[in-house]
Amino acid sequence: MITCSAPGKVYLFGEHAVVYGEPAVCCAVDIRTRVSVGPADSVTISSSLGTTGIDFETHPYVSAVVERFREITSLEGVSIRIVSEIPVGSGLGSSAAVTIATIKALDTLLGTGLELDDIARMGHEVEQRIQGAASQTDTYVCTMGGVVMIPQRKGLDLIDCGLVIGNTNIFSSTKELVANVAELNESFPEVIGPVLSSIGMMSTVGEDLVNSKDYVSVGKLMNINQGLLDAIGVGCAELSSFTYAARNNGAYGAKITGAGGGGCMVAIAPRERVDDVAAAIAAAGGEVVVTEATDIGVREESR
Ligand SMILES: Nc1ncnc2c1ncn2[C@@H]1O[C@H](COP(=O)(O)OP(=O)(O)O)[C@@H](O)[C@H]1O
Ligand SMILES: C[C@@](O)(CCOP(=O)(O)O)CC(=O)O
Ligand SMILES: [Mg+2]
Repeated sequence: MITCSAPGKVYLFGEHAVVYGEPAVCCAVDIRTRVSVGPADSVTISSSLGTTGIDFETHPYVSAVVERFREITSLEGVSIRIVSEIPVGSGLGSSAAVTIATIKALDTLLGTGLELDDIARMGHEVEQRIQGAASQTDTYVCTMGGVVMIPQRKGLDLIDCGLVIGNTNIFSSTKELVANVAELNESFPEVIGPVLSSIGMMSTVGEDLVNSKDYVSVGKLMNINQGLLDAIGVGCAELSSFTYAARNNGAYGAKITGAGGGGCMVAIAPRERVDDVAAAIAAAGGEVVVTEATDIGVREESR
């Protein structure tokens, strides 16, 4: 049995706009998905979602990874077991983490010798196939770890303050939210185009602020980014309520992370205010995860 793991992520800036080629800044976080693989006669995929064979309804990402390996190896059967700390369909990159950890686990089992860049590329192809339109952000960050600016693939300084996540526990499908933004953009290109460019500008302006650890200014930009995410229709009442609760209780800034429409928001906060921010989000009805940035990307855990 070989076990590999990959981290989840939060966006400091730029989700959705990054699908249109705008820059984004994304940060790997210390909650992980673990995938164990071993030889078997047929394909079995087991997770909290159920136990299946190749099945594009229940396990689309993992099924697509297996099909991809069948193109480059003589893979017939394999047993795949997924255990994840990352809530599914929540904006924390569960799809990227399960995809990348599965690729690394199969690469290790089958001895295909993929480099990290190959793993990230294959992961992106899988996300594009399943999600429709997908940026390289989640799969790249979760492969490499750390804080990364996309599309430059430039590593920024690790975030050195508290990260508090508030989960609405409202399931949201990234594929659907990305399609909704595309529809809005088709209806009102003159209005939505500039909003997407402004979201991209957050990363351009924010890059130096992240590297100089000016989290007061990073937080202000995150708040502006949140307003623009609301403008493109990916907010919801719960996400707004949690972001205001965080900001009113000591956070530098707070916004949706990932696709939105439900899922999670993220606040950055001084470490001494993390408990206050967490309590405020919980009082507003959120499920809280306190975490940290991590520079540990995909890795083998045991064999
Ligand atoms: N632990 C897991 N086990 C199996 N499949 C998973 C797991 N986590 C995520 N997935 C897959 O990823 C999908 C959610 O991806 P997506 O809509 O992009 O949301 P997220 O924001 O969490 O990445 C799930 O429907 C499932 O297909
Ligand atoms: C909305 C988007 O920018 C991020 C989606 O992240 P998540 O799947 O919600 O964790 C889509 C993408 O970049 O592919
Ligand atoms: Mg996803």
